[in-house]
Amino acid sequence: MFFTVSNVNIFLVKFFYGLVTLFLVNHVIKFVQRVRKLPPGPWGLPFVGYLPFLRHDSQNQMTELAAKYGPVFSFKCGKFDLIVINQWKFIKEALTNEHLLGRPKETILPGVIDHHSFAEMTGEPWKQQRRIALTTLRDVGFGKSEMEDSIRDEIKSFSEVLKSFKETFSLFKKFESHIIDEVDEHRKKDIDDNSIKDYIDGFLNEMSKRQNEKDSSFNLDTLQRNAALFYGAGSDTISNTLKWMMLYLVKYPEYQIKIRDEIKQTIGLNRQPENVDRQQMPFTMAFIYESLRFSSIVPLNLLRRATEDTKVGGYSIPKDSLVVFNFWSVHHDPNLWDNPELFKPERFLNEDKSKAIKPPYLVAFSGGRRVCPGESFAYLQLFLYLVSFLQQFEISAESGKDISLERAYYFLVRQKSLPNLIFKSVD
Ligand code: HEM
Repeated sequence: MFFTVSNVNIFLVKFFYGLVTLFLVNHVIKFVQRVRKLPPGPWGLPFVGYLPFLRHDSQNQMTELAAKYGPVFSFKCGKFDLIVINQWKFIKEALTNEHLLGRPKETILPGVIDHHSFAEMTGEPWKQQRRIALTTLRDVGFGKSEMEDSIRDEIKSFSEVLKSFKETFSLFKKFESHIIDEVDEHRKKDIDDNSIKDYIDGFLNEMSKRQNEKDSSFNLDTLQRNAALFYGAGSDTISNTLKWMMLYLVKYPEYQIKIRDEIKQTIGLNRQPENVDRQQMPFTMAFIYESLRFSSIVPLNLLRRATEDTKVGGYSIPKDSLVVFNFWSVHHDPNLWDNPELFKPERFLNEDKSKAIKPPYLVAFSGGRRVCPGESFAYLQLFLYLVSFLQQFEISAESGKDISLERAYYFLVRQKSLPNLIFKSVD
């Protein structure tokens, strides 16, 4: 058999075409197989998927897409398959699914931040880090009366600042700098290596116990990332929720009066509030629950990742797809809440109004094994701040200023505009 130059060229071209076709067919088969496994959803563009179509208010967009494609839907987001779970029935099931406890493998800023905090970890390292964080924080005072004392001291010094102002001013700017200053002060304190006084001591202690362990996640980079996590996750969320609560108090002054009446009937205007007082202050608690529901500051959960092939509500969730729970859809579902677009704390009261009931579908802090570890601390702070402020001040906005509840979205659901507030001492 003779091969001429043109024969060889034709052979090579055919061979090349054959390879390309094989590659494409294989790719298409794999793509179709994966897409067939995934829940239905909108198509996007090649390579980027649905990414360019995502809106700022993505929780509303996800709720709209759920109405079109079903409560569990999916779309491509760059190279990732993203599955969005809506409605309480399905989110409830997903929160208890042990294969949906992972986080994305990638770091947020590769090359800039290459270490994970425990909020970004998966599997055994996440379990170990979370356990040490929770036990240390519990042992050093989270949820103890000493913690209440330090929050009360913090509120007291902040109230003094408020009293010293004769003019209206932006509460919100002060608030932010106040919290940042407090955290900075705490950071300056000397650390006694022999006794665990705070989370950093606890972490270093664990790090030395595990120094011979190969691939231990207890290292200084993780400590730094975890410290930043606690600061970030703990301060912005609380101050943003308090800002929403202040806005609701000035928008609906009747609730301010109701809470102050409850304070007068229970602890009075002079004794400092304590965590146990919550039990006899149903309306105050109902106001806090409604503020968390109505603002839903974390409307879509932090991204989860399926660590195995799994199912939710009969829909397949392939391994390594990213999963989002749309808490907003739960908090604004008319099947669960009467007139969800109204701010109505009374919805959390029982029939004779003697108790505030928190239903399981109030999921501001998520749920299941990855539930926010700061939940009880957040309730404590929100309660102490709210009651202390209303014991001391009548809060109003500058006259003539319309109180807008419009939302803006920068990671958390924030206020679009913030009025200057007037704090008049309660006589
Ligand atoms: C109103 C206040 C807060 C809200 C609404 C909130 C909400 C949330 C939500 C929805 C998650 C995601 C959980 C999941 O993946 O299922 C989360 C995680 C987390 N939160 Fe909070 N949080 C608040 C306050 C705090 C505070 C005060 C702290 C710490 C002192 C904190 C520390 C964390 C941490 C460390 C995680 C990651 C947990 C993990 O991945 O295992 N949060 N939070």
